Amino acid sequence: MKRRGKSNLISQQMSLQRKNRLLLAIISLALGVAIISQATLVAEAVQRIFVEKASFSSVMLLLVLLLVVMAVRSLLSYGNGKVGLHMAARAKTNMRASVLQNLTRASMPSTLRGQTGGKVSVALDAVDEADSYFSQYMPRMMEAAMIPILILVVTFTQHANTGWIMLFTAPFIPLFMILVGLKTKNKSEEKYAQLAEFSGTFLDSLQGLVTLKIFGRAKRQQQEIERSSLGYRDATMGILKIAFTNTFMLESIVMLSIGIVALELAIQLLVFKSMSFHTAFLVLLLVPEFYSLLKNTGTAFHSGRTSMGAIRKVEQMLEETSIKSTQTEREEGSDQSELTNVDTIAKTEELRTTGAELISMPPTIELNDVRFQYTPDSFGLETGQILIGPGEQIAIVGKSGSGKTTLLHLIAGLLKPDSGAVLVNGSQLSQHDEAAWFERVSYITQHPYIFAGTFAENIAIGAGRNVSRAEIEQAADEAGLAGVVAQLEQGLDTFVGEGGRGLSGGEKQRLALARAFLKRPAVILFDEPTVGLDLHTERVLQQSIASLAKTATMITVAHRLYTIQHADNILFMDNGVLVDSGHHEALLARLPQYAEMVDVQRKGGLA
Ligand SMILES: Nc1ncnc2c1ncn2[C@@H]1O[C@H](COP(=O)(O)OP(=O)(O)OP(=O)(O)O)[C@@H](O)[C@H]1O
Repeated sequence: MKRRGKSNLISQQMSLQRKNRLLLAIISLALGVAIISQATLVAEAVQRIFVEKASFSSVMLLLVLLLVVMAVRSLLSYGNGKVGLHMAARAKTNMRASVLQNLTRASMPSTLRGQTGGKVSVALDAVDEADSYFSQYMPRMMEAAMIPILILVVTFTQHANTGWIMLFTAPFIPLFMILVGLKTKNKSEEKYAQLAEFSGTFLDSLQGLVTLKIFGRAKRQQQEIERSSLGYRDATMGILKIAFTNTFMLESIVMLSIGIVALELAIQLLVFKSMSFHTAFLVLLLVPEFYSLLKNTGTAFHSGRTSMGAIRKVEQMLEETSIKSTQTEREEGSDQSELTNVDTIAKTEELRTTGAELISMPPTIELNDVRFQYTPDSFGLETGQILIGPGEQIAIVGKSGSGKTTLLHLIAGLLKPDSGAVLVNGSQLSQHDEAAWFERVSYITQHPYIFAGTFAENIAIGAGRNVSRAEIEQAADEAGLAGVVAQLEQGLDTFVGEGGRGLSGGEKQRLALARAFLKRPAVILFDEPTVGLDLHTERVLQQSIASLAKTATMITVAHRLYTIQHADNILFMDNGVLVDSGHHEALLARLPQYAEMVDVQRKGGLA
């Protein structure tokens, strides 16, 4: 994916909405004709009634026609607004979908970068602010591109002097708009940065409220929220100041221009008597329409620029989340530089169709000299050669911070190696269809995420398909949750997660296990709890995991001696390097660090 240009997101949306733009152009043209017709009919009616003193019945038809034209004009204005709103709704839906897609597809580190509150603010507020670009700016710009020209042409044919005055004064409005617009865009970008910071700080404080209270930091955090909310207020006030000055200046230019035209017309009509009343009146009706359109365009331009700031913020977020994926894509691309585009597409298609098949049974997983760093100069991981046979039970062990979780994430495909490769059944993991791979993998972390919903709904997401109540009950049973569920007032329909009933660490892990039982994965990645669970819970967990592991390759970040001793292969990590691997007895005999670790665990009574 190439780096997005300044208005790439807007042009993308524009090209998706060609039909609506064409419709806007047609309606604007018709609106121009209606405005001119209305002015002509009003001038004609006034001329006949007040100057020629014609009877009411003789102008009846003219007045009816005038009413019809006015109705058509209103309808066309309504239509223009409606098309604009439709465009805005579609653009916002597309943009939100892109943001969501990018966040879900991006690599884990890039998704985790930045504050959650800031991302929420971009996905909701910034996208909402983009509305006025499509609902106001676009329709007004389309009108401005056609109607003033039509009015100018008619005015020139009626009275050239007025035409020249309009032609001379009109450019001041867009010139002024550009000057103000440039300033507004920067201000608006600043406003969104402030809003994102404010949302981020607020959400962060809310999530860490207990910790902040315990450490007596609540007051300081309150000041922090106040500081960022004041920053947001100042940025908003800055924009409003520009908006008010903008309106004042535009009104002044318009009033001055209309005044000049009126003066010129009065002189021509009364002093030089060089023009008819009809012409003067028609021109006097058209001139305010002309300036009012330009003025509206000015206001729309202002909100358009504000929207652009918001859109830029969305673009930035899309760029940030796609940078890491772009790097990976590039690396993969260089491996296959011999392939033509068509070959690549065909190959990808082939992989997509066979992906599920390739990983349908417990696969062989190989790590070939995988190297990884979160950021340059940070912690680095080197694996050397690792071979994990189908259905093997692997334990990753090592000190805290030695890189166990990082290794697990690399095997899961959540992190992409900087060099080397993770092979699944002989082919690179990055070449497998991601969805097919994740369909075969379950990752049970120490703190599984529980969504706001019922117990049953939380288990059902493990299946990724519609599952029956009986299947959910069985999975809960197999994961050792039957006792817990029986104690709940509403059983599996109890509301858990945010805003619902809380769950203990052990219960959460069993819920994650129930998800895995529904999924029946070929690969299980398990981050064993470091905190001590009671003997009963521990046994239930162990039994459930053992039953799941019968049909899967199991890779555990192990802390319990029991798990370590029973593993087919132990990977011993130290400071990011795979120091040694083998059976418990073998490692005990040849690796002093391992023997020391086992000794410490034994003394801690964890066996
Ligand atoms: N997103 C990240 N960005 C930068 N560095 C990170 C990131 N996540 C982890 N690290 C660093 O990488 C190193 C290895 O972390 P990792 O979580 O893999 O260790 P671990 O062996 O699983 O530790 P523990 O047993 O305490 O969970 C640590 O020094 C950690 O600070």
